[in-house]
Amino acid sequence: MLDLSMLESRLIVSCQAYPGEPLRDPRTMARMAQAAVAGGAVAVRIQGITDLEQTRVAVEVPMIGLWKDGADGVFITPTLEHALACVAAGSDIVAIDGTRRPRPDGRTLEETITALHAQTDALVMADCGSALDAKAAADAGADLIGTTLAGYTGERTKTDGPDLDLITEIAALDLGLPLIAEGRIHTPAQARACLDAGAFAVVVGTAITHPTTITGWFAGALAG
Ligand SMILES: CC(=O)N[C@H](C=O)[C@@H](O)[C@H](O)[C@H](O)COP(=O)(O)O
Repeated sequence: MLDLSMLESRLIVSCQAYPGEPLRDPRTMARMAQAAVAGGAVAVRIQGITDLEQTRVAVEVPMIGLWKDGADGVFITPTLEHALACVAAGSDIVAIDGTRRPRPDGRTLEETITALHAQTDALVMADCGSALDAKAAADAGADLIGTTLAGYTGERTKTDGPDLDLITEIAALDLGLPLIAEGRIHTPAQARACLDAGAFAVVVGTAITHPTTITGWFAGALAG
């Protein structure tokens, strides 16, 4: 089982390309992960079974694996079967929807986490959208709490940058679990601010690994 202390106050990079995009290719994402590790990422977050398999042989750092299925509602590793497949593909940590919404396979979050712990050595990161989610996920047995879904479930306003208020709020709950800041962290200063607000580690995706969005930021600034 992974020793989480190696993640403390460090950077995790999410490498994801979306359906129809030019970089949507498992070998490309594995190379992206290698590039992130070369720059100092201590772990990577990878979406999709083939991407996980390709990245597993490309980097030695821990992988947070997820499988997105669908585009709304519960779509981040929505069922136990999706989660088991992520672990079989080499995930040290499996990221699953950690909200209080009903899950498509009818299992509760607690039932899902209990089954994962019983059947695998993987740790479970609960991708949450609010402090109530975080508390419920901790009660359900999650090993890590992520702010991944803040601004995407209707419980929180979608902030321009990271939802620092939520990070502060969850940290104050003192759940006894590592809190991973994730979502719209676009600058090194924002990453630092997440740690200062009480996060244990920080996941950055778009600002490092999504060139189309980054290009859009620059192009938009020039267009005035
Ligand atoms: C909401 C959702 O589906 N989040 C996904 C979760 O894996 C990814 O699309 C994000 O890129 C990731 O969370 C990192 O966040 P950001 O790209 O903002 O740094």
